[in-house]
Amino acid sequence: CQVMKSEKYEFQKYYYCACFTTDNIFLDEYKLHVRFASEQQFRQDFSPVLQSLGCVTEQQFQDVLTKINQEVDRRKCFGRTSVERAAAIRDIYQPLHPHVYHLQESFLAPKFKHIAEYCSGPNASKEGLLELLDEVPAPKVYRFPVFERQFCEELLQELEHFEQSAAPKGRPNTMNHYGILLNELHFDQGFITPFRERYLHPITALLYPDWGGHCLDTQKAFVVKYDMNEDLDLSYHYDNAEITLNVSLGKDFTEGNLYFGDMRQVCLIVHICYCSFSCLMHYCCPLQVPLSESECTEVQHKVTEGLLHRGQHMHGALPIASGQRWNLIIWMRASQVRNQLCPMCQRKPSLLEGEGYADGFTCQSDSLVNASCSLA
Ligand SMILES: O=C(O)CCC(=O)C(=O)O
Ligand SMILES: [Fe+2]
Repeated sequence: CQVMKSEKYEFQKYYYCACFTTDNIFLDEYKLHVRFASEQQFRQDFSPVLQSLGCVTEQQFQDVLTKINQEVDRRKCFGRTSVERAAAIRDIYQPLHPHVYHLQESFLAPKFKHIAEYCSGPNASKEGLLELLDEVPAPKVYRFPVFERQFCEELLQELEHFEQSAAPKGRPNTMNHYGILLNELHFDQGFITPFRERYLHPITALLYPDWGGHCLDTQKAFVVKYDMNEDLDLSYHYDNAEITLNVSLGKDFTEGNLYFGDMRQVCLIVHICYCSFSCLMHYCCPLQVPLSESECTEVQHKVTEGLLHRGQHMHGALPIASGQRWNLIIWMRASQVRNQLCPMCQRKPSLLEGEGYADGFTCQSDSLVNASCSLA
């Protein structure tokens, strides 16, 4: 192949799945994820469950529709507004600690470097790796030290400085109102991408070969923040990721552990379309069937440590009881896996062009064009 890896990334295009504007819309007040393709479909699928959660009057239902419309509009403009925010941040924001944007070995816990080195070595095996990791009560969830404490403190100082600045902020998702999208703050190129490629990929390749851990190629990285006067917890959910790394960065807080349930299961509800007398087409609508939170396993999470888990492993964060809790979340994506089945809608993805890594889908015909360009 004539193309160097770093050059290839420059012209690799990444995509969203069209379900980004219809699926997994989180209704805060009912703690419910919904799908909204049309009002008719939405009423049919979600009226009963919304009623059981206390949405009983037509006015309450209309308020829900207004919130959904706002969220859909936000998502439709997300690509453009995200690029605008990233450009404004580059123009107006002066970092407090410019060095934290460039990954250095000194940021990393010695044990983490040892684990990554072991996994990159010629004799690495899953069994050997498991002996180096802490045991966690939930299946296929792994814990290990990641950063040095001083780095966590400096990163948080940088993020607080950014939070207090006039620069625009993109929030990671509708469930967390105070997080920060790290790609907009230009953390990907110098930090998160090399961190994934050099350190995380050798580990995930051994631990999750069946879940794309051996072919991760992009990520979405962000921080989430919990405070007594802001968000306290995070509802039960799955991630838009093949594999997720969640690192506790601080500060001082009590409670706020993670909990894990089952792998996500999808129940296909069959509907019949009545658009005309002759149509009667069947179509399926996937709804998630979560294990109840009480059946979940709580997992302790200490500052500087990371938890690695499958994106489709359902989880949430318990409320903090005091202090402030910040976590670095890296949703790692494997285009080879998600191109087959979108992890959010569980359908063959319907591609929408995006900016940067978008949601990590790729298009096969692009690869053919790239290959012929590189040979020309
Ligand atoms: O707060 C946490 O530790 C969990 C965050 C999380 O699961 C997410 O953002 O996807
Ligand atoms: Fe998550």
